[in-house]
Amino acid sequence: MSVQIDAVILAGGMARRMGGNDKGLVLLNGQPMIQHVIDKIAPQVGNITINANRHQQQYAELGYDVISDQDSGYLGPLAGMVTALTQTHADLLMVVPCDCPMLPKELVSRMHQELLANDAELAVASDGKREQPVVLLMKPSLHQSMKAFLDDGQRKIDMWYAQHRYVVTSFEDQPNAFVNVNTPEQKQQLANTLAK
Ligand SMILES: Nc1nc2c(ncn2[C@@H]2O[C@H](COP(=O)(O)OP(=O)(O)OP(=O)(O)O)[C@@H](O)[C@H]2O)c(=O)[nH]1
Ligand SMILES: [Mg+2]
Repeated sequence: MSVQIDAVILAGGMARRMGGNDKGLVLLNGQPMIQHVIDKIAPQVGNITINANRHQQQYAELGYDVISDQDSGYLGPLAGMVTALTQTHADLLMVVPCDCPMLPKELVSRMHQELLANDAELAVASDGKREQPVVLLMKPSLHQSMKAFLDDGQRKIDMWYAQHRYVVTSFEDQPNAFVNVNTPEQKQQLANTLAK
């Protein structure tokens, strides 16, 4: 039996550094930023869900289910993850952010391989230098633990996964794949690079 891996794209932040403009929907080379992420991740997973707390209709028009945080207080990325974990029917859930438009083609397969090889509950990506705590492949059974962590008032993703059997999957061969677009300047920089 094959393993069902679905993905959730986190687009539920306030995007303060983007002037409050909904980051998934800002245009990068003429396309909403989240569309770049969809293009990278869709060939790698079964179903995709978009996690958004604003402009849900606009996100729905991209053709995927949209879910909003169960707790609407903008508690951070874990709030989106815990909501997605509650709802998923997959064997494994891949979490990616809407503001990393250059994700690797083999993101899911390499993380899955390492998860299995290490009998881990969760894999986190790294660009070779730093862990990318919003790029995670995990078992839905982690839902309870994540909820308890949030209920305890904690928010830091790496503190949460440190409690579990996790493996770091290094993509040091393609560090630019994790370029993170948080500001209008970073968006312009990436647009310039893509135009070359
Ligand atoms: N569901 C959900 N996702 C969030 C929340 N806060 C951040 N995220 C997502 O987590 C990822 C990383 O977020 P950041 O770039 O650090 O934060 P941001 O809120 O988007 O932007 P800033 O306000 O500029 O920090 C992005 O995909 C965000 O959409 C939240 O409260 N709920
Ligand atoms: Mg970011």
